Amino acid sequence: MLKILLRGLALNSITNLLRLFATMVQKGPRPLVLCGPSGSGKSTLLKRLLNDFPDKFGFSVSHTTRGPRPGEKDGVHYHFTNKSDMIAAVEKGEFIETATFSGNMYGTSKRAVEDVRCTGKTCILDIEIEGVKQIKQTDLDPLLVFVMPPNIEQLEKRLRARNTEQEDALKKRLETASREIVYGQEPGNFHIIIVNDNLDKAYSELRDFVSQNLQSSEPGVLDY
Ligand SMILES: Nc1ncnc2c1ncn2[C@@H]1O[C@H](COP(=O)(O)OP(=O)(O)OP(=O)(O)O)[C@@H](O)[C@H]1O
Repeated sequence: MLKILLRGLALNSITNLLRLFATMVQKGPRPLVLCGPSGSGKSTLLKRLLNDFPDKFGFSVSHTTRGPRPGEKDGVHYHFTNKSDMIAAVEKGEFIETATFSGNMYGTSKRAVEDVRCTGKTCILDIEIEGVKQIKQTDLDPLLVFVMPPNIEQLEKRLRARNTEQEDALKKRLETASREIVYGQEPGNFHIIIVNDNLDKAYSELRDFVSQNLQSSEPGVLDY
């Protein structure tokens, strides 16, 4: 009898623990994904959003296989790791997006996004189409925003004016942009498509979308 009672209690505790865990995982606002061709205006829009709401948003800490630079702290500036561990984690599906620069791997893990969510802040992710496809496979339940340039000619003009790319890189970005625009416009791929033809108009669309969708269930806690 006592054994059955204890087993019942243990089962109860496990169920409670699982529930607690589920609550912790779901706690906080949904991540906000900004995707769009290079030069479409993601950083510009984001800057305004962060300026208007400095306490509401957070960024995930990336992983890297490069060594820490002086002053860089593990878990703060990056999660420092090594190649074999990172490859194993990627194979296990723990990453949303990875990239390699100068022989070092970088990536955003699902866990890092959940960590921001647990602080009650909205995790902002500026990711590419492949990352969007990946995040859709997870239970992170992100809000997906696609930022569109008015057209390719305007995009080229803005990228040239920004003056950050060599000619070859610029051409590549424009080719990629055309493919991204096709994916971005396909129905069902994003929750909202914001055409950034006029910055004030585009920002107010983003701000409205964020305030409608990221309100906390606790009134006043997360008033955007
Ligand atoms: N509505 C707009 N009208 C005119 N210029 C704009 C507009 N929005 C952004 N820009 C300009 O276009 C350029 C590209 O914008 P931004 O750097 O924000 O793009 P991005 O999508 O973040 O690009 P990347 O993915 O390469 O970082 C910037 O010089 C920015 O000032």
